[in-house]
Amino acid sequence: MKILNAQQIYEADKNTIANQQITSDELMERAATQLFNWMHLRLQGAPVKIQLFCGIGNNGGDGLVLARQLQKHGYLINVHVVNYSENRSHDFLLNLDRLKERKVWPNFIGPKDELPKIDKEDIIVDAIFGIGLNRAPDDWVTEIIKHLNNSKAFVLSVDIPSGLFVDKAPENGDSIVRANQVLSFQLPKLIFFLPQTGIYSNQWELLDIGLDQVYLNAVENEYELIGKNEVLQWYKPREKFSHKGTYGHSLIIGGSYGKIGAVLLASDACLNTGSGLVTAYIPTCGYIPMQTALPEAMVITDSTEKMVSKIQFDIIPTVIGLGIGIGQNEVTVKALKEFLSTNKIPLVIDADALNIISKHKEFLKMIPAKSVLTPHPRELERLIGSWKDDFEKLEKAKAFSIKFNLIVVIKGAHTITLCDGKGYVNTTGNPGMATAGSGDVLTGMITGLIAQGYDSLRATVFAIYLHGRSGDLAVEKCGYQALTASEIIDFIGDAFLDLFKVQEVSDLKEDTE
Ligand SMILES: NC(=O)C1=CN([C@@H]2O[C@H](COP(=O)(O)OP(=O)(O)OC[C@H]3O[C@@H](n4cnc5c(N)ncnc54)[C@H](O)[C@@H]3O)[C@@H](O)[C@H]2O)[C@@H](O)CC1
Ligand SMILES: [K+]
Repeated sequence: MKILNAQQIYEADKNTIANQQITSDELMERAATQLFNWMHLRLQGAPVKIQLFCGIGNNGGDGLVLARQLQKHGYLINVHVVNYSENRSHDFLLNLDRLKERKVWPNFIGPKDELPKIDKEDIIVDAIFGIGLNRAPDDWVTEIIKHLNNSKAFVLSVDIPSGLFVDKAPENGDSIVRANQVLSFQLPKLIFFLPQTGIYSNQWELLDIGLDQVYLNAVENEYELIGKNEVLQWYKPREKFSHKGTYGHSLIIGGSYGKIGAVLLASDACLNTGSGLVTAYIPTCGYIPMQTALPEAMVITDSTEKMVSKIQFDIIPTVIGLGIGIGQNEVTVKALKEFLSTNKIPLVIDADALNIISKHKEFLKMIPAKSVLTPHPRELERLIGSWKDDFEKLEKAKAFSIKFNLIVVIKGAHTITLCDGKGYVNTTGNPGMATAGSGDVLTGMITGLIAQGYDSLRATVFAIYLHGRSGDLAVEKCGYQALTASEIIDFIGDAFLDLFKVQEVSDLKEDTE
């Protein structure tokens, strides 16, 4: 699903109005009717007090239409207009009149006015600012937002939590509404998925408002949200007349004394993801544990007991997963340099191999095009330098990925894959997966998909999806705390099967409840 920037969302609006021959207030009515339906389905006419805080732009206009519809259905409402500008939008004014026609008189709040009383049982509708925010809210508006946040009432934000910009980082956390629920119009917003801004939307949901499909299909998006529909179309079925050679040979190079388990996890994950053959290249000390714990994998040992000292093998792998548990010993650095200077096989680079590369930036030019780098935040910082906010992080990582023609994975709650200037935002996974070895599993999975002939971008995005989904399925059985990397591997098969699971009627019902 496409994630658009603010300018593109306004374009989508314009195209919808032109092509469907409707007025902008009809589109607003349509949007607010979806808000109303969502609330009405859940509240069923309950006598709870709904306090609507509306700005003076179209986000506020949505709030006013919602207020009118709620009032029509007998809900108890208090409408407040946060009167932060004289430049009221046309559709705001139109709907203010419509509300007054129904004898609803909003309470206008200006800089010196007292803040309305909010009980914790009330429901707050936050329609102060939407995607039109272009500078930080004034201090007195910030005070209102703080008042909403301190109220302990349930906060439902219209489109986005007020105070967030759509395309840049906020300056002051105090001036942002903390939403329990965001109801956003049709298109997901990048801010829902970034750590600094995602925290303001506890839950978000999209409401279809029938935006012009021709425009949406044609528009070039910088970010894409990845769910089941996106990855399913890439799935390569197993052929009847195939053999293990058809599905590639993965080589996992890594390990050092005390860190053989990392290679074991990556190799196991690689096999479970469907790689035809998997060979592990490890220091001698890992030979027996590897062979014992994972009989399906083949093992090549380095000449050194406790670390990788020379990367030499006589097989021709399809792809190499490199760096897991490898350490940063001088001999290993030298081995890595020698290996990279001649290697032409695509790589998936993780962990200490990334740290070594950060210290020896000249290695970067030796990495084959479209190889995959999977840094966690600290490793990423070593590679690209520090950043002042999430948006700068994305820009820097993107520039880095373009410069070296590599795929860069920014790991996090919503892992983002960057390739050729575009970002792919993952939707699966859970906090239980922040556990030792989880990253090793991911590296093994990406390697396993490349081995089977997926191009490296699809392999990466697909593996990240499956990795998160495996974690989500595993957590249903063991809970967040007990989730281990091995458990994630155990559920890779279920994550594949889940791709083809048709949602049952009972599940669908749950979704709408
Ligand atoms: N794009 C869509 O799909 C639709 C959008 N609609 C609504 O329209 C919203 C966007 O409306 P607007 O563009 O009117 O903008 P907003 O309502 O988000 O903001 C209000 C206006 O205040 C001004 N402003 C910005 N920052 C300010 C600040 N710090 N202090 C004082 N004034 C400030 C700006 O001129 C801005 O246009 C969306 O978020 C959504 O809620 C819906 O009505 C219909 C469909
Ligand atoms: K809002």
